[in-house]
Amino acid sequence: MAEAKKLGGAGLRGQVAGETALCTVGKTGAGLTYRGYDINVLADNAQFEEVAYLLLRGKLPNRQELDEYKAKLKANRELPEALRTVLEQIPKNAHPMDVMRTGCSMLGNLETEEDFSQQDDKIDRMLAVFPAIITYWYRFANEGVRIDTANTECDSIGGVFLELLHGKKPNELHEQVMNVSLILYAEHEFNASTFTARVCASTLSDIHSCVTGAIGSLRGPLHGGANEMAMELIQKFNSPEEAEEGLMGMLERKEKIMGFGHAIYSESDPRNAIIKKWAEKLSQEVGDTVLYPVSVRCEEVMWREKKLFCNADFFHASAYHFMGIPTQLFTPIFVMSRVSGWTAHVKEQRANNRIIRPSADYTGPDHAEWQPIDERS
Ligand SMILES: CC(=O)SCCNC(=O)CCNC(=O)[C@H](O)C(C)(C)COP(=O)(O)OP(=O)(O)OC[C@H]1O[C@@H](n2cnc3c(N)ncnc32)[C@H](O)[C@@H]1OP(=O)(O)O
Ligand SMILES: O=C([O-])CC(=O)C(=O)O
Repeated sequence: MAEAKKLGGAGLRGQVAGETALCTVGKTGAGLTYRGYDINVLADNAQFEEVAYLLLRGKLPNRQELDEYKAKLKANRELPEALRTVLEQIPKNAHPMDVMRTGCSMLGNLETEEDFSQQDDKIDRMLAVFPAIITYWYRFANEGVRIDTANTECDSIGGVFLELLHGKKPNELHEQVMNVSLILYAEHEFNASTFTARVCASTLSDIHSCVTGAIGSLRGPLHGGANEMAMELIQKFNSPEEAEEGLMGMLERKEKIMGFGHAIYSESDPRNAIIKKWAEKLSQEVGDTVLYPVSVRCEEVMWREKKLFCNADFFHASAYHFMGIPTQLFTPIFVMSRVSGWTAHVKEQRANNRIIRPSADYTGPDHAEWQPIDERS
């Protein structure tokens, strides 16, 4: 069994910043659980909506509860007209994560959380409408079409996303991979974006502010943005041999390789084996002979040279690509999923709140002498 990583140093690493009953990460160096359920069990058996319910309501739904929950999400998928108008103003070359941030923030203006008794309804609305926000903007900006986000053949959040994006119902394999992907990304303890949401919640702010802030934190390449960067990397190589040579050069130049390493896990990210298996299936489906073998070689080289392993993001890149998803939409999919974890943490923070306000070690001058403006150099 892998040992838990020894944590310390900058970035608050290893410091306990609060309590949670939602998730354990890397307890044995590699494991991941949501409310006690192993990620492998959830990825093999659950629907994403079931996992969201588990995180947000504290227990797995029975059949009737799940049916009702999915019906509620379906009924919440229509975009308000004012939000559609805003999305239509956002330029085609905007980053889709900025679209998500604006979309979430605008929703907060139109459907403001007036008090915390409304939190579950506001959260379910965001879960339901995020795939609609990103695909509405994307299709309008790129194709000039105004899509109907309320009526789809699919009833799963992952399937709806693909259906709205491509204008047709996805095949079973694609809907299943999206389902697994959303489960894998749903929750991860006190990662940077979730911590952002909790800090915001601790001021007793509204739910849309918490999620808007979290989207901003997730956007960065050291966090959710890594899946896009991983795609850019693997697309540069035409063969595993080229990938090996390219990576060796990058390592020599001490460049960061996105999609590798983790702040908490020491030997592996348990989400990687799961998404890697699905990426391989998809590569067979599309007859790929380059991207998947290139990705596998990158994994081998990074482990051999640096003992760095793929995190959740690396094989997500090829998996999403094989399903025809444009690279810039990769991180918004992460948002569509992680909104469940973020908001479960907001609820947890609100239920037992004290404002999060750490201290800093001061490194500036002891005393500074005031100089009138005209005497300054
Ligand atoms: C879903 C997610 O958000 S998962 C994370 C996604 N992010 C990425 O994939 C970005 C690439 N990875 C990284 O930048 C880092 O591994 C992080 C941000 C994930 C974790 O950062 P840290 O906790 O600081 O990493 P850690 O302490 O394990 O780093 C140890 C050493 O390995 C190096 N290292 C870590 N990851 C990488 C990498 N991907 N490529 C090259 N070197 C790396 C670090 O630079 C550090 O070297 P140093 O001691 O000489 O400075
Ligand atoms: O936990 C982290 O630091 C980053 C991560 O993997 C996630 O948020 O899924």
